[in-house]
Amino acid sequence: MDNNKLGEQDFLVASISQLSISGSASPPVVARFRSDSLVFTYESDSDDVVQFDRSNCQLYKLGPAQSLCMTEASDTSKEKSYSRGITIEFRNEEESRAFHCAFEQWKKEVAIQGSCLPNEMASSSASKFDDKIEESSAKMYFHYYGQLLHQQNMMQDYVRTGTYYAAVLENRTDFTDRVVVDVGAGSGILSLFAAQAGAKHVYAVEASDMADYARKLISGNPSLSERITVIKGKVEEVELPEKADILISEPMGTLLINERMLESYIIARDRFLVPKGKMFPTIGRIHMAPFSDEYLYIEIANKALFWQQQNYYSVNLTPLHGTAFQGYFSQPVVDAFDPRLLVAPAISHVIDFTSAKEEDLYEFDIPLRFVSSTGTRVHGLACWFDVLFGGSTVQRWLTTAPGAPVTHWYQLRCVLAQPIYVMPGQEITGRLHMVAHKAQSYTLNLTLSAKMWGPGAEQGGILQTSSGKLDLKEPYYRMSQPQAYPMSQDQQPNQLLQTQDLQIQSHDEEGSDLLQQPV
Ligand SMILES: C[S@@+](CC[C@H](N)C(=O)[O-])C[C@H]1O[C@@H](n2cnc3c(N)ncnc32)[C@H](O)[C@@H]1O
Repeated sequence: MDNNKLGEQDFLVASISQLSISGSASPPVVARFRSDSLVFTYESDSDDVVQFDRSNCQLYKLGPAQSLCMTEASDTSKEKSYSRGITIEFRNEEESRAFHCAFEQWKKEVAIQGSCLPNEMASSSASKFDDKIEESSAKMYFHYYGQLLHQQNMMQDYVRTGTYYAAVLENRTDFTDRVVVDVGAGSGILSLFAAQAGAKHVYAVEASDMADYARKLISGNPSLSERITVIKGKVEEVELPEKADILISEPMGTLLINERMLESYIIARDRFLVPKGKMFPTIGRIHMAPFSDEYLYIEIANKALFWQQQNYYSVNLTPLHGTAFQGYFSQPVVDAFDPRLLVAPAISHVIDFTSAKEEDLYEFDIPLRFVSSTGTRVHGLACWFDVLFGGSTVQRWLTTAPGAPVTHWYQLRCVLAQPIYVMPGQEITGRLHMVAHKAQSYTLNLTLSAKMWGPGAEQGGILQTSSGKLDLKEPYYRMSQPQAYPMSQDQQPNQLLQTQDLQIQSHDEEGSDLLQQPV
């Protein structure tokens, strides 16, 4: 696994007292789970102070932050006896809870290759996550999310974070006195919102090293921290002490599905949520519409011009021009575009997180059918998404639509190397086929066709077809380019070619800082 190598995880405890010397003050102690033993050492000194065998050690809660660790004696008499014990004083209830979770898992797991697998410890066993995702991708992914700056980027997307905050606090009834699981908690911000809304207890599950920062952040908010336990590990692997009434998560990547975290959200539902429990967000929709954007098309095509040089330091580069040209068109473009570039009303594909199966997300095949509202060149398919928080009190949408306030997801456009020409009223058909791959993303296969048009046109016949294969993992972040601009009253949507001549201004100074999406 990526994070804690060697299967070791430290818990800092305030003190331990051996029963024999009970009462004597001791310096801070580190508790460490090893494959066969639980070892306590002083923080300042690496020598073992006390060691308990995994096979016969027991842990009991004495109080909110106090526990008793005992070794069961190996005599065969019917009466239980204990040969040794220590009391453990944790720094707070939350750390005590995390330790107990890890202890239970450690006791339960079968040792694999000399290593054992409690929560928060390295796992050498293959989980559902490991089966699907290649190790190098997961390593980079969790490294990315382990850094505060990337969590900050998401937190600074105020459209995103503000919508979550409103959705949670407007729907207090869904949280008050409920058990909540935060799936991929990151900094722990959504767990803190859930606790503010009155949650009985929140389990914040986070696989990256961000879990350690989340603990720190949560401890610094003492009015809420008593009710939040951070658990470091993948939702596919960790064990929780109780079922959840509601899941909260922010699993959306570019085009909703990038990063393949929706699958983890669904696995968490099946593992942790009570039947008919709530999910925040509840459903997601991918919206798609054809667009026309001459500037964008020329910009991409021009990138390959470099390879048309016949005398580059006396070398002919043209043999690679075709490959480079295709390569540039295989990158989906991520930016905020003006909705007037759309040539037809959008269609949408709905994913219901409460009922979808994890396997449903391995492959999508979406038939496309639009009617062009204008005569133009269609350069490809524009996509965006929204999610619904289906609260009991308020139903709230978080949208990434063009023209809506910009989010760090922006929108995504698949540009075709060969545009198609359409007339007003002409039908555009096609297919968007998306197949998940092991690098936590998708291969997109897009086909758009213009149907026959006008009097005497053969019914259903195809006039032109254009196809492209794109990798969602390799987007072109086009953020230095012009951003969305306001529509004046006398301008109608789909006045496509005229609007492109307008002076374009950026209205999203802040948004342009939020370029980075992982993978
Ligand atoms: C998009 S971020 C959201 C973070 C936080 N919930 C927020 O809204 O600011 C997704 C987080 O989920 C974590 N994550 C992704 N897949 C996970 C998995 N399978 N198990 C646990 N955590 C996961 C990532 O490390 C990352 O911190």
